[in-house]
Amino acid sequence: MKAVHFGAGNIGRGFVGLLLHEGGYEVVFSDVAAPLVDAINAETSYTVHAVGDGGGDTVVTGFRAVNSQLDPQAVVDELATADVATTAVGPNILRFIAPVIYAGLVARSAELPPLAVMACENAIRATDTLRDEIAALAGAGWPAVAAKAVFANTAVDRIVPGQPEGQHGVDVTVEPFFEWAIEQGPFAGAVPSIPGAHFVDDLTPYIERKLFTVNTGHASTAYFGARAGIERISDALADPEILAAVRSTLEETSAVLIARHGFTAEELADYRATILRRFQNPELPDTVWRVGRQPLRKLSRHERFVGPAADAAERGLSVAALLGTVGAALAFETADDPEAVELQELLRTTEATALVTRVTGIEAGHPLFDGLVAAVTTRQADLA
Ligand SMILES: NC(=O)c1ccc[n+]([C@@H]2O[C@H](COP(=O)([O-])OP(=O)(O)OC[C@H]3O[C@@H](n4cnc5c(N)ncnc54)[C@H](O)[C@@H]3O)[C@@H](O)[C@H]2O)c1
Ligand SMILES: O=P(O)(O)OC[C@@H](O)[C@@H](O)[C@H](O)[C@H](O)CO
Repeated sequence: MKAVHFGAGNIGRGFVGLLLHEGGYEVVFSDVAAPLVDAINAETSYTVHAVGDGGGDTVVTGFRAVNSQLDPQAVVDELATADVATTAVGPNILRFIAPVIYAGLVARSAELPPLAVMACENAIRATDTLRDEIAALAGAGWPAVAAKAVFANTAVDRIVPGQPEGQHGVDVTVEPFFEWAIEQGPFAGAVPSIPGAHFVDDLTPYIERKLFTVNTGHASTAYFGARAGIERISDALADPEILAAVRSTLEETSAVLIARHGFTAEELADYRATILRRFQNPELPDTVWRVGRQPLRKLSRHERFVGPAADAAERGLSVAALLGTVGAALAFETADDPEAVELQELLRTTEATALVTRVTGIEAGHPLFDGLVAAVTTRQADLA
């Protein structure tokens, strides 16, 4: 069995590639970073180091890498005979890999079982987004292309930080915890062999619980930490005020998750406690800069802050803590992140009400609008 995985970065090697290997697949990594592709091809094995309580090493073998920028045809050829295609490139990159997957499906024999396509990104229905990009490329030919693939949404959870200096080869340091939930309906019973994953009937509660708890809490910690001049995620949560603010934010998202999906208060309290312990892992070298990356994406309409806050406001639930976190996100400044630079430029040049709608997609008249405008106005006053 063969899997083509797009994006040989942190989660690609440290989680998706590892679980595919454990499922018995030969893994072909596709990436655009030439030094990374070369480094992978220079090794016959790499080790995933899970650090912290319950950690340990796992060795991955049976992989190679192709450079999809230098040799897209090689990726097309691999896809034509693969069983599985996964991605971990970032939600905004999916449209750039859609043409390669489309070409791979065109080249694929209709006699083969369908290619299982699963986007493993931090976004709601990322695989549907990828499928829609491919369908747009196929146009009238879509039914024939669609018949050669199964598209399933997934939720992936494992903290894989930026990698420490001096680590061997393409080894990866990760946290011990992991979860990979995949919707099973599209497979009509023939689910791929991935023992580390679990297949569920309805993915929405899983991906929303993950994005609106793990990722809301993580990004909140990053933005409060960055504003306080703290570098590491675990250090940020050692600050009692930041810990309290993150807890309050997550209590608000939990209230939304209970209303939307019927989780019990107890199970979400347990889930929150677990993820806070994960963030506090002192052996994980994770930074506020990685976790806070791409603040414009994170502040967008269906993402980890505005998604749950908009729903909470519509339901008359509290949004005070979420708005406080948005305020911290608006203060995220680093010259290394183009979205952070663009956000600060927008804050300097754009009137508050226009900025709110442009960045968050929330319009005047929505019950969250005035709170967002107040957060923007406060940040603009600080910048003046
Ligand atoms: N790191 C984590 O803890 C984690 C956990 C769960 C989900 N995710 C999600 O996984 C995705 C990747 O995150 P990451 O932390 O691994 O990022 P990363 O930057 O470490 O890896 C992304 C990789 O994608 C490659 N890439 C970029 N454009 C490409 C293209 N057109 N074709 C092929 N490869 C391309 C990059 O070169 C890089 O190697 C994101 O959506 C992220 O939200 C990350
Ligand atoms: O990858 P992002 O930028 O959407 O979010 C940053 C982190 O919160 C994220 O990568 C987590 O480490 C991961 O989602 C844990 O499963």
